Order: sequence, then structure tokens, then C-alpha cells
Amino acid sequence: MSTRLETLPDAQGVAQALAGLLAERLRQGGRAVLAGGQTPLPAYRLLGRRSLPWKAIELIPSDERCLEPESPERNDRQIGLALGQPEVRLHRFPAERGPALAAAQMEGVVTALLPFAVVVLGLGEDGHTASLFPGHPLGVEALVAPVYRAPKPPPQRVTLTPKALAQTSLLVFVVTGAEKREALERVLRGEPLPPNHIAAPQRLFLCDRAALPSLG
Ligand SMILES: O=C(O)[C@H](O)[C@@H](O)[C@H](O)[C@H](O)COP(=O)(O)O
Repeated sequence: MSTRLETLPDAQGVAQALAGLLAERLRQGGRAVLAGGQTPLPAYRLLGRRSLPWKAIELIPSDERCLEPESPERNDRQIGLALGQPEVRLHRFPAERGPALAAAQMEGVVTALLPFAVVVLGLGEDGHTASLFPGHPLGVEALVAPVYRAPKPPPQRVTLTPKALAQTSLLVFVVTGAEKREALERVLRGEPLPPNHIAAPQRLFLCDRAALPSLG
């Protein structure tokens, strides 16, 4: 597994770099995992303005919060609004049915999406990624897992597992802001945090200067 760190001056630079990378990886269509949360949304807005074969692109959030479909806090809604591309196929977890039913229902859908052209993940201040939280069970053989006591609200979620997230040639972590510096440092130092359990052949950390750890 190779790891590369690319540092941009600020969050806007990270957004531009991520949008360009996604446009390149999806230039002939394909399937990708998009991180939830706030960090990547500016990149998704830029990506949505690109001329791509949107009808030949299938996307899925890295995880979903077990909220009603119309909740503004749902990752699929935030991603869809940011992209603003009605022709793209954005798969949605039926997370409103609860973690177990949503995970069971999506296992076959995710199987059919593998392998991904690219996987984009965020990083939480505690070192979580998707809805894979430190100290929580990771070792599932499934591709999709239920989450019941997430430290980041809401507590009930559904997430792609390391087994699913590793099914790509390029795994990209997008990390901005000084509040993420410690978590990024711990991941890059190889601590047994969820990002380090995803064995994709290539990892790229796209970060701004504020998040750049002093690994001296
Ligand atoms: O559902 C979620 O919250 C995300 O999947 C989560 O893993 C997110 O990527 C990180 O918590 C970073 O979130 P921010 O980008 O908002 O800091």
C-alpha cells in the first residue's frame, strides 16, 4: 500500500484538487464512493459543473445517517444538492429503515458496484472515517455494516466497511482545518485507526496547510 500526502494552501485548493481528481477518474464514467460530511461539499459543487458522462456514473455515499429521507443532515441529500446533476445515479441507503435493514438491503447493491474507480473519505477529529469509529467493531466480512452507538450524532448509521472501501485502485482522504491535524498525524503515524484498516493499493491524503501535521 503506497501513501502520498498532497498539501494545498487552503480548503479551496483542496476542493479544486479533489474536483479535478474525481473528474479525471470518472471521465469515461464509472462508480465512486463519495465521503459524507461537510469537508468535500465544495469539491462536489465544482465537480457538478464539469462536463462528464453523468448518465454513466454511479455514486454512493461512504455511509448514511439513520434519519428521514428529507432530513438536511442526510449525506445523500447533501451530496446530491452539491452535485446538482439530475442525470447521475446516486445510490441511497434506505437508512430511514434503521441500521440492520439498511445494511442488509444494500449488500447486493454494493456488490454490483465493485470495484470503485475511486473512493473518497473524510476524517473525523477522533480518527473515524465513514461511520467506522475507533474502538468499534470493524472486522465484518460484509460490505455494508449497521452502526448503533456512533459517537458522532446521529448514533444510528449504516456504513461501507473496510472490505468494501478497499475495492478501488485509489483511496483519497480529504482533510482540512487545524482541528483535524492531530487525527491526520495519528493516521499517518500508522496508529490502528479505521483509515489504516482500509487496505487499498494507493492512498492519497489531500489536505490543506492548516491540517498538515508536524511529523518532524
Ligand atoms: O456521516 C459523516 O459524518 C461522514 O461520513 C463522516 O465520516 C465525515 O466524513 C467525517 O466525520 C468528517 O466530517 P466533516 O467533513 O464534516 O468534518
